[in-house]
This record gives sequence, structure tokens and C-alpha cells, in this order.
Amino acid sequence: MTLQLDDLSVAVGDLALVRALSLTVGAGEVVGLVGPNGSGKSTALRCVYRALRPTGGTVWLDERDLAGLSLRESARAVAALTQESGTELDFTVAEVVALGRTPHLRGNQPLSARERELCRRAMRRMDVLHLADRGVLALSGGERQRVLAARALVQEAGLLVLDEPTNHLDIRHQVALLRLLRDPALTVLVVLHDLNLAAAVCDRIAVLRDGALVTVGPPRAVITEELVRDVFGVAATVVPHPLTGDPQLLYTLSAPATAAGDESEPTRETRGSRP
Ligand SMILES: Nc1ncnc2c1ncn2[C@@H]1O[C@H](COP(=O)(O)OP(=O)(O)OP(=O)(O)O)[C@@H](O)[C@H]1O
Repeated sequence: MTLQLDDLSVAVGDLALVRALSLTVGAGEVVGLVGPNGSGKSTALRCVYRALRPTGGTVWLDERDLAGLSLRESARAVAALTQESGTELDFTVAEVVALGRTPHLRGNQPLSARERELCRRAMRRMDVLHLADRGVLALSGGERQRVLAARALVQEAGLLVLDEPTNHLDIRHQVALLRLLRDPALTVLVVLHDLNLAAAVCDRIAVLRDGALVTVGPPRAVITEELVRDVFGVAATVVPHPLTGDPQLLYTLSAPATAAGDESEPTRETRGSRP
């Protein structure tokens, strides 16, 4: 499935949150959306999983206008793992994962044997099968995030959008989840704060600032010291990953503030010397 954001804009009153964003995610591609806090990443993503109606532009799914699809059709096409994917009700883990099949079911139709196996496999892949009978409200943040990831997987949608999916996850589960994204059957748009993980998992990275696209391209072209300084206001050193060659950022916490306005706490060297 191909996703195309075409001149997408979101405004609240006079405030532009997303400005004329055009971005294509090709079938089977993993595209990362990165940018500073408040740069419009989640807002853009919300337009793709229909939590928000854009004020301008169009979201195309395989050349079909998302706004013209029924909610059931778009729920079959787009699975979302976001900060809004919460579960307030005390369902069991197995029940929450099974909810991912809802767009495919009619009325109270029970899950088929294939669907039950699909749910079991997703729980195994996300390492939550041993929690199947536990209530979700009593889980840790990371366990709950893995349950929601399993729920998104069983939806069998062609497009997966994720907003900070590694939130709460320990490093083993971060790597496991990001590996799942590298599935040729999946088209993926993922918001990530960790630029090193983004460089490792994404085919291309799109950088947002103040709601507008700064650049988009392969990690090696996008993740540069200049970009990190200009967009994030952080001094970093880029080194190639010794095995893959992917750009990886090294940060020096005692580095001086940058021109882009790093107003961090005074460094160890300067602390105490201020009036
Ligand atoms: N309903 C709204 N009304 C007014 N401003 C909003 C609304 N929703 C979001 N914003 C503002 O729009 C901007 C973009 O928010 P958004 O959540 O898309 O940013 P983000 O890039 O995902 O940020 P973060 O990295 O902090 O998650 C922020 O400044 C936010 O405060």
C-alpha cells in the first residue's frame, strides 16, 4: 500500500500546526518522521489514522482519498500504535489483542481459528503471550505498549503508523519492535525521537520543523551534524555504524550551547561562574 500526504495542512484558528506537508511512503517502505517537540509530527500522523481532519490537502491510500473511505475500510487499511491507543477498560491482554480484528468482523461474529492463531502469534512476537490472561490495567508501561503493538499487528493492515512506539520499552523490546517494521508486506510511517534508531530502521527520514518539511531522504543524507545543529540545536558527532554504515550520533553533554539556541542548564565548567 502506498501512502501519500499531499499538501497536508492543519490549522487551529490562526495557528498553523502542519504547513503544506507533501510526503510519499512507497509500498513496503519505512519512513521516519522526526523533529523537535511541537514540530507537528503527531498532528500529521493523526490525519493518517483519522483522529484529525486536515484543514487542507489530501491523504491518499493507494490513490484513494482517505476522507472518502468508510471508517471500517480505513480501519482495515491503517493500523495505528500511538499515544492515544490507550485501554481504559480492564480487559485481559488476549481480549485487547483480539480487538485488533474488529474491523474484519461483522456484529458479534467470533474469531475464526486462523484469527485466534494470528492473535497468539502476535502475542508471542511481542513477548506478551505469558500475560494473555492478565488485566491490561495492571501491566507495566512497557508491557502495555507491547500488547498494543500486538493489537496493531493482528489488524493486518497494509499501512502501519506509529507514534513513538519505543516509548516505555527496554532496549531488547525496542529492537524487537523495530525489526517487525522491516516487513515487505507493511508500509510504515513512524514518529521517532531517537535519531539513531531512526537511522537504523528507516529507508528514508523526513524532518519536520514548525509544521513544515525541512528535508527528506535516506538516513545517510539526512542525519548530519549540520542538520542536528540547525533543527534540534544540539552539537553532535556523526559516526558510521561499524557494521552497517548507518549514521549514528554521539552526544557530548558538556558541549557548549549552539547557535540554534540550546538553552540547557549551564555546563559543569560554567556552573557557579555566573553572577
Ligand atoms: N488542538 C490544538 N490546539 C492548539 N494547538 C495544538 C493543538 N494540538 C496540538 N497543538 C500544538 O501544535 C504543535 C504540534 O504538536 P504535535 O503534537 O503535532 O507536535 P510533535 O512534533 O508531535 O511534538 P512532540 O515531539 O512533543 O510529541 C504543538 O505546539 C502543540 O502544542
